[in-house]
Amino acid sequence: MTILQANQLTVRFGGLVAVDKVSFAVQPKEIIGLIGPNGAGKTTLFSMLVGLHRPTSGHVLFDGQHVSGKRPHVIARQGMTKTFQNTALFPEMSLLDNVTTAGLLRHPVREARALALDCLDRVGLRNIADVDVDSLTFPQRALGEVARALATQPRILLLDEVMAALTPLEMDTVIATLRELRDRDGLTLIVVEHHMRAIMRLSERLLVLNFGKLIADGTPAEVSVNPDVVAAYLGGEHARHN
Ligand SMILES: Nc1ncnc2c1ncn2[C@@H]1O[C@H](COP(=O)(O)OP(=O)(O)OP(=O)(O)O)[C@@H](O)[C@H]1O
Repeated sequence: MTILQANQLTVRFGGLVAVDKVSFAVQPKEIIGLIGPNGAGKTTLFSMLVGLHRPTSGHVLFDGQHVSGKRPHVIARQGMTKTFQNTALFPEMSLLDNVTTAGLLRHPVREARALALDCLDRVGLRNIADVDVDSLTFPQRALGEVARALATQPRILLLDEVMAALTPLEMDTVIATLRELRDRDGLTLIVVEHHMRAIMRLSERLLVLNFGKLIADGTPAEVSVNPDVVAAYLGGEHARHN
């Protein structure tokens, strides 16, 4: 059964169509990469899925229910959460306190704390639960961000560039953890990431946006030879060099 369905989603900011009639369906336990050049509409699409933006037109079905127009905490309680583009953990709080705050979405403090410890365990950070976020390494912050999102107990997790600051080796650790969350816990993942190596390793399917439009939907092997995708990325390179 389809867990998430986007139908003809469109977002306009004044005269700019940031997301343009985008439709796709997601099956449970898929790992999907959402890619596209800068400004293609990836973050706007994510924000719309989790209720931070209302679509100008089109709609989103989560578990067969309409969620477009619902508030983010309502959609999060239904089971879909997004991380934020720049690691946004509270720096002067411990990792455990950060993750506990997300657990408060569904639970009182004591249960939220126990849940937070479990989420930290699932990403391999339980042994540093009491460390302040200030003192964490970049990969620990990335996994802390994942743990905080897990504390809302999602069935679909949208990850917005959590690996941005990582080396290839560090990315491999995060990728292994994300795969485990899918394999062991049945989580469905949609991932925005600029590092092609990471996205190709992690994703089983890629959605490609360009100027707000969905220009490809297929396996990484299919998408990497799709002429529209190649042209979109070469166009981006061209723009950057000129
Ligand atoms: N709140 C807003 N108001 C007006 N325009 C916006 C707003 N948010 C995004 N945009 C514009 O919408 C387009 C899509 O932006 P978006 O951030 O979704 O792209 P992106 O693919 O996530 O880009 P990047 O890879 O650089 O993060 C861009 O042209 C951007 O300038």
